[in-house]
Amino acid sequence: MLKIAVPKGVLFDPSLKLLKNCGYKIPSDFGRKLLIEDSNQQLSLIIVRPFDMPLYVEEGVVDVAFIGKDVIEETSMSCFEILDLGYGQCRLSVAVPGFSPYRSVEDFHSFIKVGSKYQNLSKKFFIEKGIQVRIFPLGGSVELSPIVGLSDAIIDLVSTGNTLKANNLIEIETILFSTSRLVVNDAKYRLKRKEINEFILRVKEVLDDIY
Ligand SMILES: Nc1ncnc2c1ncn2[C@@H]1O[C@H](COP(=O)(O)OP(=O)(O)OP(=O)(O)O)[C@@H](O)[C@H]1O
Ligand SMILES: O=P(O)(O)OC[C@H]1O[C@H](OP(=O)(O)OP(=O)(O)O)[C@H](O)[C@@H]1O
Repeated sequence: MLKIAVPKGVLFDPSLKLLKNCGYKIPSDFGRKLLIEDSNQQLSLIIVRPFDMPLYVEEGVVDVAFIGKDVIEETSMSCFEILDLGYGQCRLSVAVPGFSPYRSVEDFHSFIKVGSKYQNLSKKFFIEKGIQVRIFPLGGSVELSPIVGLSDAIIDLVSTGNTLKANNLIEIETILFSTSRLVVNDAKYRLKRKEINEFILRVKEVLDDIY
């Protein structure tokens, strides 16, 4: 049986839909269960928070997983990245309040305060720019931090831009574009190559029909 991890949150529904389109019979109502099997017992599926996904993949709890490129990059996750699944489109951007004097990252003076859930990518970005920053690690509602004076700027995901707009924030630079990816545990790929390749092929066929 192939073991697969699906992320909770916005990537959950499109990931499940993809599996159903591949022909797997996933129960439509599994309540609060976090470990599910398809009715033909081909797949064992676990539901994981996005930032916990690298742990489950790297420790070999699952063979394959669906995960955003942003999480792969932020965590420097060790895996084979096999397919770009196309959905979950968003970008990791720097944004400042409308009232801020800054209109580009080059305007930032040293010791700027930045709120972000993406501490590693944020640090890397500012080191490369030669700008000294203090990063405040936040777990969510990142857009709040500059408007209440906790930070000068944020680095967070943007998709429609509605959250930035609703909080009077302006996007000034994009660091990374992200979509959902199919990743494979390196060791499991060697052990279960045939089964994993068959799965990849099924996913690829569905994607080819969509795109
Ligand atoms: N607004 C969005 N539009 C499209 N994709 C998004 C959006 N926000 C996040 N994503 C993608 O979905 C993934 C999961 O995001 P989501 O917001 O559901 O979880 P989270 O809030 O990061 O997780 P947690 O609940 O553990 O804090 C992200 O890593 C990113 O790849
Ligand atoms: O550009 P938009 O379409 O408005 O989407 C962007 C928002 O989506 C994500 O938040 P999420 O809903 O995951 O909430 P969070 O604050 O808990 O991260 C992200 O962190 C932004 O806040």
